[in-house]
Amino acid sequence: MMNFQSLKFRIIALGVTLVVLGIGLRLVFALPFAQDQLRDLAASQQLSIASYIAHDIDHSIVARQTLIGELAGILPPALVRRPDELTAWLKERERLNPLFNGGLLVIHPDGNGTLASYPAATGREDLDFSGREWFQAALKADAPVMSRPQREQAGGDPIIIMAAPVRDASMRVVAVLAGVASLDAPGFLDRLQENQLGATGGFLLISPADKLFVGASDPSMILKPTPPQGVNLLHDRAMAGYRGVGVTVNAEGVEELSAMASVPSTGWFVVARMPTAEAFRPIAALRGFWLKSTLLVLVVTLAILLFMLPRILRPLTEAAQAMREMADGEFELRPLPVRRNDEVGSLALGFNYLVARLREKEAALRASQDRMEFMAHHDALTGLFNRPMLEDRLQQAVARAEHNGTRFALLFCDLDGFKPVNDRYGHNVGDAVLVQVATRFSEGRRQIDTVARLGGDEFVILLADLDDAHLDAVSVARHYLATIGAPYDVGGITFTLSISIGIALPQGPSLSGSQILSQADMAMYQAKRAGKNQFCLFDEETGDCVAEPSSAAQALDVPTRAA
Ligand SMILES: Nc1nc2c(ncn2[C@@H]2O[C@H](COP(=O)(O)OP(=O)(O)OP(=O)(O)O)[C@@H](O)[C@H]2O)c(=O)[nH]1
Repeated sequence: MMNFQSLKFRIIALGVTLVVLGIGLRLVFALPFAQDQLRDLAASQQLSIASYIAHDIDHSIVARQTLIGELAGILPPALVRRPDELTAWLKERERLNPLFNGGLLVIHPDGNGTLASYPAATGREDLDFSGREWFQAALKADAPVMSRPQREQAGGDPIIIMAAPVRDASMRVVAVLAGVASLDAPGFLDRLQENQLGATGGFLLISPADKLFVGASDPSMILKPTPPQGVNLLHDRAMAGYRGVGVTVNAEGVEELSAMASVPSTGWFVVARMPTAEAFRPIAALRGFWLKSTLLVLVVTLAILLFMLPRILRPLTEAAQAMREMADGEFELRPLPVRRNDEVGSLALGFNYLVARLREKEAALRASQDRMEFMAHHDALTGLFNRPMLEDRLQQAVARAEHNGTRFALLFCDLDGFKPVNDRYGHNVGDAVLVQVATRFSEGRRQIDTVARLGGDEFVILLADLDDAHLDAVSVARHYLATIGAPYDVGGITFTLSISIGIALPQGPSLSGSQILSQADMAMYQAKRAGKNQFCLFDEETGDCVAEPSSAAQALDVPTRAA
C-alpha cells in the first residue's frame, strides 16, 4: 500500500506536480500563442486564395472588356451595311480569340435587333436591346461597358454582356458591338464554380451593386439574391466595402472563416469560405497532440520515477532495516556499509560515527560497572574481599554446614602494634605494609577459602569444607603467625610485625554468621590480652577462649630501620 508520508510518494508527487505545472504553463501561455499563430496563418492563407481567385476573375473580365473595346475600335463602320461580311468578320475574330462563348453581336444603334451575330442564334436579330441598361450605357460610353449578371433570355444560362460603341469617322455611333460570355464558360468563372476550398469550403462571387451571387461553388446559388441586411453581419460589412478576414455563422448555422477580396474591374468581391472546424483543424490537432504528449510525458515520468526511486532509495531502506534489527537486538551494533558518496552514504557515515561513539561509551560504562562491582565486593587498598563479601561467604558456609554437615573455621587476625608504624613512618608506609600483609594472607590459600579485610589492620580468613576443622585451623593459624611475622621492607625501612588470631570453630547448626564472627573476634581479643603474637580458640561449650601460644610467638619490638 502506498504510504503518503513516504519520501518515495513525495518525490513522485513533486515530479508529477512539476511536469503538470510545466505542461500547464505551456498550455496557458504557449498553446494560445500557437493557436493565434495558426489562426492567423489559416486566415491569411484563405485571404491569399480569395485574392488569387479575385485576381483571376478580374483578369478574365478585363481581357473580355479589352477585347470588346478593341474589336469595336477596329470594326470597319462600312461593314455595318454588309451583314454577310460583318458576320464573317465576327467569325474570324471570335475564332482568333474565343472569349465570348455566348456569341458576338453587332446591334443596331437604335437597339432594334442585330445587324449580325456569330455564332448565329435564332431570335436575336429581332430582339429589342434599346431598353437594356448596358446598351444605353454603351451608346454613351467611350470605354466598354458590362451588363449586370443575368440569365440569357433564350437558354437561361447565367451570362454577362460586354458592349462597346462602333463609331464612324465622324464619331457617330453606327452600331453597338456586344459579346456574351456565359459565366460558367471555360476559363471564365469555372475555376470559382468547379473548385471547393478544402473538403467542405467553397467560393462565392458577389456583386454588391446588384445584390446578387454572380458565381458560387454551389451552382444553385448563382444569380440568387444575397441575404438581406441584418442576417449576416460579416456579409453586411463586406457589402459595405470591408475586405479581409472574419468569422461568421452562415445560414445553416455553421461557423465559417470567410476571406473577402475585391475584383476591381467590376466592383464584385470573392468570398473564400470554410467552416472553422476545418480551417482551424490544425489547432484542434495541435491541442490534441499537446494533450496526448502531456499524458505520455506524465506516464513516462511516472514510470521513470517508479523504476528509479526504489533503486535510489534502496540503501536508505536497507540502512533503516539494519538499524531496526540492531535496535531489536537481532544483530549487535555495527557500522553500516557506505556504498555511495551521496546523502544516503553521508547518513550511513553519520550512523557509523554514532555507533563508534556508542561503543566507546558502552566500553567506558562497562569498565565503570566492573569497577563498581569490584568495589562493592573488595577492599580498595588491598584488593581482598570486604566485609559484605565475607558475610556472604560466611552465610554460604553456614548453609553448607547445615545442609551437608561440613565444617569450617573462621580466623580473626589483627596486627599487633601497627599504629606505631603509621605514627613513625606515615600512613603511606602503613598502607604499603597492609598491602604486603594482604599478599601474605593470600599466598598459598585454597580456592575455596576466603581472605577478607574488615578495615584498619583487621583481616578475616574463612577456611571452608575442612576435614578436621580444629587441626586445620590451628595449622593455618601457625602458618600465618610465621608468615606475617617475617620481616617487612618498605622503601628501605625494615621491621617486623606480629598478629593475634582468634579462631571460631562452629559445631552446631544454630549459629549465624555474625555470631561466629563475634566468637572469632572475642578469641582474637583474648589472644591480645594473653600477650599478642598468638592465637586463641573460642570454646563454644564454655564460651571461653583458650590461648595456644605459637611456636613462632615472640615479643613485638619497635620497628627498626634497615641499615
Ligand atoms: N596506614 C593505614 N592505617 C590504618 C588504616 N586503617 C586504620 N589504620 C590505623 O591502624 C591502627 C590500628 O589501630 P590499633 O589496632 O588500635 O593499633 P595497634 O598498634 O595495632 O594496637 P594493637 O592492636 O593493640 O596492637 C590505627 O592507628 C589506625 O589509624 C589504613 O587503611 N591505613
